[in-house]
Amino acid sequence: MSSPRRSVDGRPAGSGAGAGGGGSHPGSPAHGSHGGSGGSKFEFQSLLSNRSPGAEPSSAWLRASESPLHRRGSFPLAPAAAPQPPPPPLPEEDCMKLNPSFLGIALRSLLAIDLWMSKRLGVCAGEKSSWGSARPLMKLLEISGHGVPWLAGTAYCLYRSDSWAGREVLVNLLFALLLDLVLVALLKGLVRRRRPSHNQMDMFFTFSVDKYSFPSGHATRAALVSRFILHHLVLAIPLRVLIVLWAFILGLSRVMLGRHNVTDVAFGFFFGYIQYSIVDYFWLSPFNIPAVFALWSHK
Ligand SMILES: CC(C)=CCC/C(C)=C/COP(=O)(O)O
Repeated sequence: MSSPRRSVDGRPAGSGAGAGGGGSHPGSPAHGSHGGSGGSKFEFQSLLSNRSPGAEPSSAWLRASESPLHRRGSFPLAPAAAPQPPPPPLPEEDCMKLNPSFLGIALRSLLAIDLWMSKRLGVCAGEKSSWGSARPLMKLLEISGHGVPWLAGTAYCLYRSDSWAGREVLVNLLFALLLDLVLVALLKGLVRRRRPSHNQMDMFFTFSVDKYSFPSGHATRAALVSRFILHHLVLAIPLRVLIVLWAFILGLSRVMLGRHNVTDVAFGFFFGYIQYSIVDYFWLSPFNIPAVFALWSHK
């Protein structure tokens, strides 16, 4: 997905002297290329330039470290070599970089579980998948949470609305849907997480950022719209339950279709939920944006 990180000396970060690579430890020449320890870096380069052609850098270092120059006092026939002072201890934050942190391990494990679960749950990813016959139903669900029907439906209802209260709610729903489109596109463009490899990109009406999967736009919309409806429409309990179920099944269907990993959908739900709070905070009304509502005053 991303190009390998490189250490200061231009080699991949995981190899040899790079961060987290085997054998590197504070105070070693390899470690010296981090953290501005100029003396250590010089030592590393001189070791490389002294080694015989074809020799491994690590073996060069081992031999050099066992050389008389490094075993001070053990080789009396080398008086010209002045004793080297030990390299100064590295700052603690540099040492931390080389040790895989608990957070790093936890994140990598979460991602591994995420990929494994998403692959296993992607049972409708293709016609020949184990639940391939349910794919048309999943695609119907996909359309129920797509941006186009929601935007078009809201705009149409707004156009037909004949009450001020209704218009106020619909203007805000339209604002919420547009805000969601923009924020999701920004996040997708920023994170650039590829969709799962088993996904077939046969989705109806997409933007270019929709080749990325984090976060799921359907999940953000499902959470946003259902929270919006539950707050602003007076509905019987069974209908309220149905709306929550729709949002949940829509999210699940994204993973089953192979469109998303589980974390894309989980974060999508969270992000959609937060988006509603933003919309509620900036609630548009004839009092704070009279210009928008004046559009209907001629009716
Ligand atoms: C064209 C419009 C108005 C919206 C695009 C809707 C869309 C295709 C979102 C992608 O959703 P996922 O991120 O869940 O796949």
